[in-house]
Amino acid sequence: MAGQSGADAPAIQVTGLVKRFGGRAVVDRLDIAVPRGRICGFLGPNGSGKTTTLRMLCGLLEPDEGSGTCLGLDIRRDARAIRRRVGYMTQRFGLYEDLSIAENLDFVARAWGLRQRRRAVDAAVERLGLAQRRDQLAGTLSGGWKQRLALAACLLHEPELLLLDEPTAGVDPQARREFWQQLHELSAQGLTVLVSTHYMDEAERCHRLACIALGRLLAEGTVDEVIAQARLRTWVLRGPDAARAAQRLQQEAPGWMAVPFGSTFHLSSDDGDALPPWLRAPGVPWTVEPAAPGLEDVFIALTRRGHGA
Ligand SMILES: Nc1ncnc2c1ncn2[C@@H]1O[C@H](COP(=O)(O)OP(=O)(O)OP(=O)(O)O)[C@@H](O)[C@H]1O
Repeated sequence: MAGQSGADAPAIQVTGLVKRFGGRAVVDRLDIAVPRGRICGFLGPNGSGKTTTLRMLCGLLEPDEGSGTCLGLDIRRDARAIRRRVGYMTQRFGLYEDLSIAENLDFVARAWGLRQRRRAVDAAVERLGLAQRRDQLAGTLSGGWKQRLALAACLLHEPELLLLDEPTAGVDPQARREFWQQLHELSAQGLTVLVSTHYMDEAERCHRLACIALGRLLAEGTVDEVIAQARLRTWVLRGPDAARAAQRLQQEAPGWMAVPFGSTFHLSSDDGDALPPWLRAPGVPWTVEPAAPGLEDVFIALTRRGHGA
């Protein structure tokens, strides 16, 4: 692409990506661009095509249609070269529970055919703060340390791009926070990260987001841009009878979403509908006040729109 070669070129730039399974397009004309050195969050409900997309981007799955580049290499022609420059962390990463951290890393280094294995393992152990546990069996590590080991394994061959598929699923909040700190340090060192997640707090830590449903791109940009693009108007419903009011609203006006947040509900409508008058009638045992929509409100609304609800 003119003016976008070398270091200026996006780490990922693909257009019109399609993958069909059994005649059904699970990735459907998807465009994705991720600038170098940034962390891009990949959001979408279960089964929306995130894993399939990640696998096409790192050369493990051939797209049925579409074209583009990953690290400046053609995703169709150069799949093999791409695989060597990308670190891919699958949802169920394979660790050998009866091997120590260092032994697991050594095993991966062998699989990559790295020449200076010992040095690569030491560097990965150091980089991820695993030194004190290097001889601990992987099977005895907590979920957070296992994720860290998996990340270290992804980094052994010094990739320029990390594709992470729900790396923190089932990990406690403290370990997730540390994991994200680590990702930001890696991005500050120049690594590009595309990471799928279902956690909104993690999405908010990303430089950019791409939201998909049914394999199609629904929104992309910074968190603020994605929220603004959705043009969602949100109200907070609270009070002792809030649950009853939320239920009635959804029965009478299905265009409205009423999403529980603790003891309150966030109400929003896709169509910019006015609130039904009964919700704000004098004397009702609840209150309704305007609020700024959060990423979670927007994500739920986008997903509904994506599914044609
Ligand atoms: N090899 C395959 N053969 C047939 N169908 C598949 C295959 N791989 C994925 N699918 C289907 O494609 C759709 C998208 O799956 P994918 O795993 O890409 O979604 P996802 O967004 O990563 O979901 P999750 O958040 O649950 O991990 C799903 O309906 C899935 O069942």
